[in-house]
Amino acid sequence: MFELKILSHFSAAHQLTMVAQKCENLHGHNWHVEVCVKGDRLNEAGVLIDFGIIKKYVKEIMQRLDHQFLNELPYFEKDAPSSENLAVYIASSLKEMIDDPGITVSRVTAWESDNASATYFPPA
Ligand SMILES: Nc1nc2c(c(=O)[nH]1)N=C([C@H](O)[C@H](O)COP(=O)(O)OP(=O)(O)OP(=O)(O)O)CN2
Ligand SMILES: [Zn+2]
Repeated sequence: MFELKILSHFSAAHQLTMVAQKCENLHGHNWHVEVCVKGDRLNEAGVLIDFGIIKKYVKEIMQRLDHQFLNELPYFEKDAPSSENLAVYIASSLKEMIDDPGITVSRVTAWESDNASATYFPPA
């Protein structure tokens, strides 16, 4: 099994209710994102998939989130834009883009500060 990891980032604003009271105020984070994909087989070039392809997909997803008020995006109307749900959104979006049944998203970690992150492990 091989696992590739791509690092990316976006800046956005959000409000969270039902968490710490300070989070109900409009505020922002510079999220750092780790995206991992896995698979068993290397291609004829000796790679699982070109890093460039995954970077391109992840960049597209980051552009949807960057400098947005996340609560106003349709996806987060039902599920609050916590770091957990952001990780789910990024993993689900990437899954739809990967056009290779041998490659799956293994985990996505969203760091909202230097000392706090949430990781989502999509089901197999
Ligand atoms: N499980 C989660 N808990 C919290 C989330 C989250 O996404 N998942 N988010 C928040 C808020 O975004 C809040 O802005 C961050 O709160 P917190 O880490 O408590 O505060 P600071 O950034 O000020 O960090 P300090 O370490 O206290 O300086 C809250 N919880
Ligand atoms: Zn926050």
